Amino acid sequence: MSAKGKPPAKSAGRDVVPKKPPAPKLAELRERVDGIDRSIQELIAERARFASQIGQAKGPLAAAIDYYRPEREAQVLRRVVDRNEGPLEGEVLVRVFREIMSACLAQQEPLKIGFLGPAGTHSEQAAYKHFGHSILGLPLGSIEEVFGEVESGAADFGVVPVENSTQGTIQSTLDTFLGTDVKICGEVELRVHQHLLSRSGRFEDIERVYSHPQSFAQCKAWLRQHLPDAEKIPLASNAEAARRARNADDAAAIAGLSAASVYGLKSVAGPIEDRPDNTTRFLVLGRELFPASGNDRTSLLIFIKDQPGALFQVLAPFARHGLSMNRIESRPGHGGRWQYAFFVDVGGHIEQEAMRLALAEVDEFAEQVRVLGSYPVAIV
Ligand SMILES: O=C(O)C(=O)C[C@]1(C(=O)O)C=C[C@@H](O)C=C1
Repeated sequence: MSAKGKPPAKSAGRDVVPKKPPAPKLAELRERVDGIDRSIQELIAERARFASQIGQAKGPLAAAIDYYRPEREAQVLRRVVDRNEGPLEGEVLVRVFREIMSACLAQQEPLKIGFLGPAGTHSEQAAYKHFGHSILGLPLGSIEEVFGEVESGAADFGVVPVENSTQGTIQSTLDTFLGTDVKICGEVELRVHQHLLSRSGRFEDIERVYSHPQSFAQCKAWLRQHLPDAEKIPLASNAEAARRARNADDAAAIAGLSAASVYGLKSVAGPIEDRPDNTTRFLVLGRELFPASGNDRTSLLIFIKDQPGALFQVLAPFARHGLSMNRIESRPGHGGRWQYAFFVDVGGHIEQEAMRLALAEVDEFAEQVRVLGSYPVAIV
């Protein structure tokens, strides 16, 4: 660079060093934080008192489930995301507000939430993500049992996995809808990280690996590369796999880190899922539908007539009414050979005029249409 392009030389001296404000002392900063904490605590208490009053305003209701309003919770959380200007991530703030609402609701009575147990499964994590920790968690033995406990009223709501971004649909969840009246009243998306867990934490000891078939599938390439000769033993859940792995030094489990802490295992390797964006979508099961939240999805079960163009005719109304279809999945129906049931997800709520008109047209061409649910789109 020529001398001309250089910034003018400054004489070294005390006056050219920028003046910094004196660093506030640790104690002063902590005093500020203490003051903020006091204010936050007062506000949380005030919020809880108002939430109680809202509960009373709903009239004399029988149980916690009668106070629960998923559409209102979705609106509150969306506003938290919209207002956020950092430095914390929207997802973090949603977690905090979710817990506050969970505690406010539990002032009446905690909700009873069934999920695929035992403790430490991703389903349990999804249940806490959606309902917060002020719930009574009911770990159950199978997806069918979660449906059953919701249907019988033993659980207020249930949480079941329905699809994974790497592995696709969990068929048993869809099939269970065919024989039940249970409704969908929410969805949860969970980033799923898989770890190889064992009692000793020594990779060289591992001869057997336990896991749920879905988790094996999510880690297929990793297993092929690192443990091609180990025996792979499928089980009903990852947490069950972790429970078994704690009894032998030559066994490992593929599960989430929460299972490691529940069952006292060490992480040998992880995350080991083949795709870094590995996400599972869960459905929240209940017994009734709730009003629109403003950003909703409707899940339908459509049985079509066995005639040319039938599928086209039942799907065209959604496009005609400007509704976008996010997903379609066909499963053999229970009505006989070659009868198919279509699981269709459409953007919008059944309270919306466009959805009402579209569904009336679908009804004309379909053998049967069931609204499985109309519920808020997952927040974060
Ligand atoms: O707004 C309500 O209906 C409430 O009961 C309050 C509140 C909340 O804490 O904001 C609590 C529980 C409901 O599920 C929804 C919201």
